[in-house]
Parts: sequence; C-alpha cells; structure tokens
Amino acid sequence: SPKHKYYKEINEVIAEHIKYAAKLDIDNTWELIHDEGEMKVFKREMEEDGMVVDPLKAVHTVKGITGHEVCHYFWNPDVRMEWEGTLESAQVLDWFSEDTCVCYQIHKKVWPTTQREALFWTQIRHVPNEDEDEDGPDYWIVCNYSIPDHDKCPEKTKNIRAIMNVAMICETVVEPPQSDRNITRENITCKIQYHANVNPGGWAPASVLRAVYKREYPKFLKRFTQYVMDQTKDKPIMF
Ligand SMILES: O=S(=O)(CCO)c1ccc(-c2ccc(C3CCCC3)c([C@@H]3C[C@@H]3c3ccccn3)c2)cc1
Repeated sequence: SPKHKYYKEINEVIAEHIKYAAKLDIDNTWELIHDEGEMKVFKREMEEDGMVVDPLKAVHTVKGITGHEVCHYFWNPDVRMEWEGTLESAQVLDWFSEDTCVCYQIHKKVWPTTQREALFWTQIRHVPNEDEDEDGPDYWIVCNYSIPDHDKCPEKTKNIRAIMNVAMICETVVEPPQSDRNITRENITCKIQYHANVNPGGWAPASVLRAVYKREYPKFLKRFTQYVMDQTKDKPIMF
C-alpha cells in the first residue's frame, strides 16, 4: 500500500525499541518494584511538568508459548478487551496495513484521577536475526505509540488523553534444539521484555500514580501472559 502518513515514524520507533532491547542493560538506575517468579518489573522515577512519567521495564520468561504468540495476542485488537482488565472500551479507527492499525481506547477511571483515554497506532513485526549472524536475536515486537489526532476519533470527551510509547519485545528459545518438525510446547520458552512510557497527559497525584503503576503493571503482565497460555495450549505452535 502507498506509504501512509506514519510510515517513517513507525520504522524509527520500532528500530529504537529493537536497539534498546538488544542492550537490555538493567543498571542501577532501574528500581525493582516487583519480583515474582520469572517476572521482574522495574521503574525509573521521572517527572515532566510536575507529572509522573516513570518509564517502566519488565522482563519475564514464560514456558510453553512463543514470541510470535505473545505478540499476536498483545497486538490483536479483536481480543484486547478479553485480557486488558483496565479498559472500559477499545476500538479500531483505521488500518494502515494488515499489521498496523489505529486504536482508540478508554481506560477505566482510577480514583481519584480523571479518566484517561488513548489514541495510538499499533504494529506487529517480526525482526529476524541478521542473515550473516544466524545466532543473532530473532524478535517479535508489538509497539503501541500515541498519535495526536485522527479524523474518526471522538472529539471533546471528558477524558484526559494519555500519551504512550509501549513495546512488547519477545524472543523464543527452543531447548533442546530440534528441527521445526517435532518441537512441542515443552521445548519452547518465551523471553519477554515489556517497555512502557506512559505520560498521564494531565496532573495526577504522584503518590497515587506510583501506587497505581506498582499495582497495575505486574497484574496486567500476569493476566496477559496467563491469557496467552490459555489461548494457545491446545493449538498448533505459532513460530
Ligand atoms: O501495554 S498497553 O499498550 C496495552 C494496551 O492497553 C498499555 C498499558 C497501560 C496503559 C496505561 C494508560 C494509562 C494509565 C494511567 C495514567 C493515569 C491513570 C491511568 C496507566 C497506568 C499505569 C497504570 C496501568 C498499568 C497497566 C494497566 C493499566 N493501567 C497505564 C496504556 C497502554
């Protein structure tokens, strides 16, 4: 399809997330806020114009599912309301291509903050390892990135527009290495990195927001990965 308005931005944002994922340097600037089994959730405390914009990074390892499956269910707008417990509504406003669409969603109100909504493009992409380096990382990635407006977006709602740059970046490990033919779910593990930069778009008490982040992100990641395990357990593996 002819290059759409966001074609260049999408490539730049995805490339940035891939570059960042390859480094995975969780240095001491990241504060561990949740550590449960294989899931570790970190934050950095940052404020912009007095608003909490804490970047969040989570790493998780889940057996029995692939990076393609995790990204497929995270990206697929048709199932968003099945696993995202904090949404009041979610809809697709536009399709740029078969792997890229514009979503508009309203988050459930988080007392005492004003209700939030989000308008963003979402793309799923397979980033194979570099040809010459067959041991290089092979990623599946989904990126959700806010856009300022869209002609089909509801106007003048009472909600505050949150601004986000979120990525779900996955690698699949097959152990022991086997030919594609007879790999079972016992042989696969998905290594997940989740990066979320959410600007609440308007003032909210820092203490409230930080408590919400600390509670909601681990809950969301647990619920989402469990959803993928449930959806895939009796289905052929998506590599
Ligand atoms: O991974 S996604 O792309 C999945 C698509 O939905 C995504 C996840 C979360 C958000 C998000 C948007 C707004 C807010 C706040 C800002 C002030 C009041 C609500 C929060 C706070 C952090 C807490 C939160 C964390 C996880 C899930 C829901 N709530 C999170 C946006 C996108």
